[in-house]
Amino acid sequence: MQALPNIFLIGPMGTGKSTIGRLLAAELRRPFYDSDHEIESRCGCGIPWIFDVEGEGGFRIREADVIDRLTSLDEIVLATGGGAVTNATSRQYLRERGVVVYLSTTLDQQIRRTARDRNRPLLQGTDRRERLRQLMAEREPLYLSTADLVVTTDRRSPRAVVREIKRRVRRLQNPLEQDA
Ligand SMILES: Nc1ncnc2c1ncn2[C@@H]1O[C@H](COP(=O)(O)OP(=O)(O)O)[C@@H](O)[C@H]1O
Ligand SMILES: O=C(O)C1=C[C@@H](OP(=O)(O)O)[C@@H](O)[C@H](O)C1
Ligand SMILES: [Mg+2]
Repeated sequence: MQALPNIFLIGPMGTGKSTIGRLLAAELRRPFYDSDHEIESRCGCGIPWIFDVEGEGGFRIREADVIDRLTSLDEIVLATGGGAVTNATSRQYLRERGVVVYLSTTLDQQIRRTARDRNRPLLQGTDRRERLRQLMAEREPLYLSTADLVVTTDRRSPRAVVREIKRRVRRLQNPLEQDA
C-alpha cells in the first residue's frame, strides 16, 4: 500500500491537534511533532515565558522557523499551534509539503477542553468565550484556505477522529478505490 504523505493538523485551540496527532502518528508508526513542544525544547523555556518576554510577535517568529524545519521532514505527523496559519509563508509550506487536515470543533468544545489549561497565554485573564470567538472569526478563512480536508472532532473520541483522518487521507490519495 502506498505510503501516506506528511500529515499536518491545523485548527483552533482545544480542537485536539496535539492529542490526535500523537495517536495518529503512533497508529501510522511514524514520528510525531508538535510545533509548540518543538519551540519550547529549542528555546528551553515555556510558551508563557516567550509571550511574556518576547511578546506574541517573538513567538510567531519562532513558530514560523519551526514550521519551516518540521514541514521539510518526510513521513511525519505534525500538530501545529492554533495560530500557525496566521503566517502566510507557513501556510504555503503546509500546503506544499503535505496533506493539511483542519480539525474543526465548536466554541463550546473549545471552552470545555481548554478550561483547566494555563499554558495558553492568549486565553489567560480574558473572557475565554469572546476571545476564542474572535480568534475563530479571524482565522477560520485561513484554516479553510490552507486545508485539504476538514474533520470535525465534536462528539467523537480521539480514536474515532484518527480513523476518520486515515480513511479520508487514503481516499484523497486513491479516489477511485472503494473504501477499504
Ligand atoms: N476528540 C476529543 N474529544 C474529547 N476531548 C478531546 C478530544 N481531543 C482532544 N481532547 C482533549 O481536549 C484538550 C485539548 O486537546 P489538545 O490536543 O491540547 O488540543 P489542541 O492541540 O488543538 O489545542 C485535552 O485535554 C484533550 O485531552
Ligand atoms: O491559537 C494560538 O494562537 C495559540 C495556540 C497554542 O497551540 P494549541 O492550538 O495547540 O493550543 C499555542 O501555539 C499558543 O498558545 C498560541
Ligand atoms: Mg496543541
